[in-house]
Amino acid sequence: MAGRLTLHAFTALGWLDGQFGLWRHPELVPPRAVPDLQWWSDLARTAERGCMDSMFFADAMGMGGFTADDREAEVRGGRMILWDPAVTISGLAAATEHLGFLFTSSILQDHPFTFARRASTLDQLTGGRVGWNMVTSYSPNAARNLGYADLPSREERYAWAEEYADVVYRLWEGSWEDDALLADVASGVYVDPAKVHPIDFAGDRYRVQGPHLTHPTPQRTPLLVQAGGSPAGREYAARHAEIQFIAETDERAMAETVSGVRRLAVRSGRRPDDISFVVSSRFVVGSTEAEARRKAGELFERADFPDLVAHLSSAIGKDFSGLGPDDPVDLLNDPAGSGGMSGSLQALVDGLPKDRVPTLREVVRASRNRGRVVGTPEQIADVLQRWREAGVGGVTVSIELRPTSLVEFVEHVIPVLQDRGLAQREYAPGTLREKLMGYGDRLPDRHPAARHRR
Ligand SMILES: Cc1cc2nc3c(=O)[nH]c(=O)nc-3n(C[C@H](O)[C@H](O)[C@H](O)COP(=O)(O)O)c2cc1C
Repeated sequence: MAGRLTLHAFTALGWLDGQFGLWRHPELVPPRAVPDLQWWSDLARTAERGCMDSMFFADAMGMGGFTADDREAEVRGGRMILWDPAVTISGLAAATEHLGFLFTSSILQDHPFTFARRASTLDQLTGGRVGWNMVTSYSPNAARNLGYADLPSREERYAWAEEYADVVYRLWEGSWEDDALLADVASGVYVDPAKVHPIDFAGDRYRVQGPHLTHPTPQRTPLLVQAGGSPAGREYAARHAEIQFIAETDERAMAETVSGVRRLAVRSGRRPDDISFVVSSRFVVGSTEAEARRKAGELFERADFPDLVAHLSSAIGKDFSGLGPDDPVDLLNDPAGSGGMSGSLQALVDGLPKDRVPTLREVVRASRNRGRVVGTPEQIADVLQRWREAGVGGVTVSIELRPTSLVEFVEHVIPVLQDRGLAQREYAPGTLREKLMGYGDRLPDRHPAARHRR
């Protein structure tokens, strides 16, 4: 359906569940952070009931806190809890038929050989319904959990990510020919040895002989998802990503990012439409605008303010400890420290008043409101229509109150989007790649992974 938006239920197995004290909210249904397969299957079926495209699992391999305050708050509020999405997805796929599953896996966490095998297994078990969110990690604790002295610089991480992608592409795309698996009872040949190849990779960081241990899966390479916000991240996305998550929620900024990354993609031999841009967003729905605003206000009031401050400090790499809610914070003239997610800071500054110095409370509130659309289903549809016109291909639906936020979106907003042709009413056949990108089950020949094909 031309013109529709793709919809992605965004969550994590613990991390986003009731964070910042919202776990105390009466609408947050237990079993809070526990990956109870039945309960999560119901959540996945809710997304599928709304014909949503995927469930997207954020993940990290360590605590996010850059400051002692934040690390303490992460534990106290349970924000550090994270279970493994890849393992859980294999169960959720059995409970659903069409829904895609995007899972995050950092280049730091697995050897590319091990990761390629896990992703192939998931692609096979789900019938081609998985996508890989290719992240480079922002958490020094993750690096230290995995045996590194510290988190390498952003540039070094993206160089590492290039090599990592090169290895997994060779395994997925180049190791097995399509007709290698014979299972020929008469000749006794299960796999044709002439059609299975070692990759003999020797790079700066990895040496991998191959061959890949699994035969070609429906998509071979899982759908490639990326969310880099820095210049290096955008370049990486332009070369590799099929879905690019963006944090911009202002239409002009969105349109600039979309056209900028598309230009870079064309420079690396891809087509502008080879990347679909998905806005990181959350929704608070009310039957009237006043009701929606009241619910959004309540979400802020119920949150734990010191916890929000500690997290924001970490996310944008700037220490707010010692400041009170009414103290001024001049992010415009005195921007970031070093750590954190660079893209988030820019998007936050875009949402702040320019004519005066805001207070810490205003900055924190702006950070909570970023990407959050508040209103009636029709008002939300109006906003999404404008985003669509700005060149955006889809949105995430972050589940702030689990499962209420998702249920409300599915029951009240999606029908309005469907009436306007902005959401699908039924699933198209095929793999996740075919459903979302429309160019087949496999990566197109112009993608860098394809040069490893035989
Ligand atoms: C919607 C969205 C989801 C993200 N999910 C994750 C995640 O699960 N794990 C992670 O380490 N980083 C995640 N990130 C961070 C990005 O991968 C990236 O590091 C960040 O946007 C900053 O870009 P940069 O790495 O180019 O500086 C996410 C970003 C966005 C916008």
